[in-house]
Amino acid sequence: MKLNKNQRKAVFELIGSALITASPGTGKTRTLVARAINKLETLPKHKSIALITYTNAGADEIASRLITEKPVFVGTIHSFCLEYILRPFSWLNKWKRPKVISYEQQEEFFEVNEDIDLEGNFGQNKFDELGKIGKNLDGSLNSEIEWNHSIPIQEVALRYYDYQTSIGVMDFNEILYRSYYIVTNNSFVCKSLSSKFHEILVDEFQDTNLYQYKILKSINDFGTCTFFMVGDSKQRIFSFAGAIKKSFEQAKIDFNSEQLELTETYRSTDNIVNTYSKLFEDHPIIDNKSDNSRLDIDVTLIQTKKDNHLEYVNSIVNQLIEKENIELNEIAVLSTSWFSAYPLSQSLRQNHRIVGLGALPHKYISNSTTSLLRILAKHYLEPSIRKLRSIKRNIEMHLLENGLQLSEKELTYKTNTLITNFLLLNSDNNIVAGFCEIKKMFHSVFKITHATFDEILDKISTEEKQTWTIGEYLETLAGVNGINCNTIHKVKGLEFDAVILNEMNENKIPFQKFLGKEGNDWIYQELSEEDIENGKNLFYVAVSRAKKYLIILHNWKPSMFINIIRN
Ligand SMILES: Nc1ncnc2c1ncn2[C@@H]1O[C@H](COP(=O)(O)OP(=O)(O)OP(=O)(O)O)[C@@H](O)[C@H]1O
Repeated sequence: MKLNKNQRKAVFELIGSALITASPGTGKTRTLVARAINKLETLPKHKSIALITYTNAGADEIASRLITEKPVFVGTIHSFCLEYILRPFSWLNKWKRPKVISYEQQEEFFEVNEDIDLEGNFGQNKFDELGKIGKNLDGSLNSEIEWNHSIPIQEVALRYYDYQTSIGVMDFNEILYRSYYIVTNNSFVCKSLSSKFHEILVDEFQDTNLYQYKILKSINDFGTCTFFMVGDSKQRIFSFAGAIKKSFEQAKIDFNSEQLELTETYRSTDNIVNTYSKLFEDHPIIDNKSDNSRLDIDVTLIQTKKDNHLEYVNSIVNQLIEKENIELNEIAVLSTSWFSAYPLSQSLRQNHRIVGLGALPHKYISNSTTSLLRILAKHYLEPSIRKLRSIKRNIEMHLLENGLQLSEKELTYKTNTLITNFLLLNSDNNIVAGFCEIKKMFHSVFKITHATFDEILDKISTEEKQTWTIGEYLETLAGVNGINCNTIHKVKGLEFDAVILNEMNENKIPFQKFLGKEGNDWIYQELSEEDIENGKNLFYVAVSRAKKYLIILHNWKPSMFINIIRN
């Protein structure tokens, strides 16, 4: 793997804990993977390393780059906590074996609580909204979260926790809270983790939340394990999910870590780099080493009208494909929220293959079953040894979430059976027939019924896309060969030849809560400095995904950030 001077220094020369801070496209993830490979090559006996990513997709991407027989954990902080803290140590508090709330159980929560009309209030975003329910360090419910609904978060949270207790499951917040509780009350747990891991590497460190931070710090305080944390504080976009401010400043002291800045970027044209640099007065000067740097393509700012907006985006997409020869999977159309992204994805999918939000007949089913299905789909379309590790990791997560326990031998057997059967699917089969086959396959391997498949089948048979073949469905699910129409949050860490930013309007970025109408005036909540900072970070992430073409659209008054980059 090619590395520049500072990347090499980060990989080979920093001995203790390290913080790698850098702007977009400077190779943070590449450096993290190189460091992991290097650590694995020189791994002391009986030690392991852990690579903590922000999303399951990030974990799959990294796991597929690490081909090794050595002991390594790659996954989100939630999987890490389940595997190394909750599963082995829940007994300390007489807690039952951890079981994660499933999609079906969350759906059921909405059904049994229909009196507070969660669906009506939250629309398709309801699962994200539930994810905002968190706890303070003392275990009390956190009601300070940005919550744009008429029902108080406290009320929904209490019902949600009661519901979880009644069926003996926990959500992602509770996984972190309970893990925090265990590590802070039992120093021997921290000692055992610290001696197990030679190094813990953390990607996207800017979005670390308080519990995650405290868990890692507790491990750090009790042993010799080192930490390698990479991120960019300007790309902190999950503050609504508890990402803490100043995590880098704090970690420098708490983890006694050396800080190194990567200054060479490899992604975008000079025009794009200059555009995102303008957003921050204190933006570091970066040395653009990208092959695209000298491409003379202007960043485009366009105002469309509400009634021709969808048509306009379609015409830009057609132009990029037909005139500029950009491949479908090198195009991203990004919005600030699901509400903006969804109508656009429905419009674009009339003419093109779309991946990402809203592309599938079932719009929003996200759990370990669909994650496993997604990685199997990727392997089906492009089988490779590199994906086997990810598939195994997903199966482990799947078993963990479903409260099943298997020996290593059984796990290997089940992994092989599932993969072999999956590769035999006939891609020309109709989607419903294909799905029934997959459902049967999962049942025979795991011996449990997956309600997710019934849910998906139900959605498929009522939606217009029932004419798809299973092959087309798997391509869309795997996110290949399609335009990525998504929210900005979902494409964190990715890059595309062409990026179209949709509805970069005042009120949308930074987001301003709508309070109501007074006469002809629409009244919005005033913006705090924090709202502006969050919006700016989101805009920065969006703009910096583009390699060659950047088209920024607004169909109302422009966002304040458009005015900044225009000047
Ligand atoms: N030393 C290098 N030589 C050539 N290309 C590089 C080098 N380092 C990184 N790249 C390329 O630069 C691009 C960005 O790398 P990567 O995704 O690791 O950056 P990042 O800093 O994690 O980005 P972001 O902040 O957006 O998450 C990738 O296409 C990667 O292959």
